[in-house]
Amino acid sequence: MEPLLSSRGDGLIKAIGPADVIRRQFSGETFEEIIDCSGKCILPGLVDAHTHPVWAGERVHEFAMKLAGATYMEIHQAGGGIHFTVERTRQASEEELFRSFQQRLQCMMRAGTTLVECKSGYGLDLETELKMLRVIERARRELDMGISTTYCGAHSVPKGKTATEAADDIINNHLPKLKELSRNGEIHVDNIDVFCEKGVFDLDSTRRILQSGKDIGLQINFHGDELHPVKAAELGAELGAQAISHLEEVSDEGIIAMATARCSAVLLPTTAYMLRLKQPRARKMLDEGVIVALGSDFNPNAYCFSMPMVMHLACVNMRMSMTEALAAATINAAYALGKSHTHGSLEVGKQGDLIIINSSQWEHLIYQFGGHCELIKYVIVKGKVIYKT
Ligand SMILES: N=CN[C@@H](CCC(=O)O)C(=O)O
Ligand SMILES: [Zn+2]
Repeated sequence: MEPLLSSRGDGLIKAIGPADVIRRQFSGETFEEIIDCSGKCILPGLVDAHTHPVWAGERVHEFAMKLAGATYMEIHQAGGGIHFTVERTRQASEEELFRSFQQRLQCMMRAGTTLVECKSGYGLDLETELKMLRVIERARRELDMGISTTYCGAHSVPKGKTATEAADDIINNHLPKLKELSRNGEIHVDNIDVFCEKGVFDLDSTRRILQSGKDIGLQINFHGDELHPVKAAELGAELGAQAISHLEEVSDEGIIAMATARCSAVLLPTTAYMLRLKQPRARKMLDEGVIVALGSDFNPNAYCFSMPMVMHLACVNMRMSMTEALAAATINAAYALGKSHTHGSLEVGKQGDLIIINSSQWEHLIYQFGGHCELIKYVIVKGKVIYKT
C-alpha cells in the first residue's frame, strides 16, 4: 500500500492503495516529490498529547536530588520544582522563550511528532501566562508542526496566594482576558488544564476553574490522580473532560466513569519512570474500554522529546502491546486533543501527516529503544517534507 498525497496544496491524503493502482490513477498528474518507500514503512505522524515545552529554568540539579531520594512533592513544597521554573520563566524575554521552544519542537519533530499539545503554566500570573501563550501562538503560525494549545495557569498555586485565591484570579481575570484575545484573533487556545493534586488545587478549586474554562469554549484536559488518589477521574468524567493525564492513582470507579464518559486517559510513562511512581494501570483501563493515549510530558522534570521511547516504556512498564502503544501515540492521542477526525491515522481526506521509517517492520520504531534517530527517514506534515535524513 502506498499513500499518495494531494497535489492540490490542501495537505490532505488524496488516495491510499497499491502502488501500481495509484500510479495508474494519477498518471496524468505532476508531483513536487515522489518518494520510493520500497523496504520502508509509512506510519501516521506521532501525536504527543501532553507537553510543557515553553520555559526557562532547567532543573538538572533537582534530578540529582531526586536520585538521592528527594520526592517530587518535597522539592515542590520547599519552593523548587515548578516554582523554580516559574521564577526563571517570568524573567525570560518572549524572544528567548520562543527560540528555546522552537529548538524543542525541532527535537520532537525529528523523533516523529507531527502534532503536539503545548501547555502554558510556568507564569501563573496573567502577564507571564499570556507571554507563554503568545509564544505558542507564534509557533502555531510560523512553524510547520501541528500544535494544540493549553492554558495551564493553574499548574501550581503561586507563592503568596491560597488555592482559592488563585482559582478566583484565574476565573475573574485570566479567563476573561483569554476570551477577549481569542475573540480578537490574537491567540487561539484549545484546552484548559489544572494540576489537581493534594497540596496543589483541590477538587473544589479544580471544578470551578475547569467549568469556567468550559464555559468560554475550552476543552477540559487536566492533570489528575498523579501522586494521590483524589477522585480527579470521577470529576473529569462528570464535567465532560476530553482527557485526563497521569492517573497513576486512579480508582476503579474513576476508570469506569472515564470509559462511560468517553474521556481519554493520557498516560505519561516518562514521569512514572523518572519519579519511580507506581505505573498507571493501563491494562485495566484498556480492558474497561478507556481510550488510552500517550504523551511525553516533556518538562524540566521529565526531559524527554521522544514518542518512540515513550511507546517503548509504555510497552515494558505498563504492559501495553506495541499495537496498543502505536494507537495510543497516534489516533487516541489525536482524540485526547479533539482532533481524531482530522489527525492520527492514514485515511483519505485526513491531514497528510506521516513518517517514513527505514524498516519494513513498523515495530522497529518501538523495539529499538533510542533508535528513532537512525530509523526515521522522513517527517511529513500536511503533505510537505519537513525533515529528511
Ligand atoms: N505534574 C505536574 N506537571 C508536570 C510537571 C511539571 C514540572 O515539574 O515542571 C507533569 O505533568 O509531570
Ligand atoms: Zn504535565
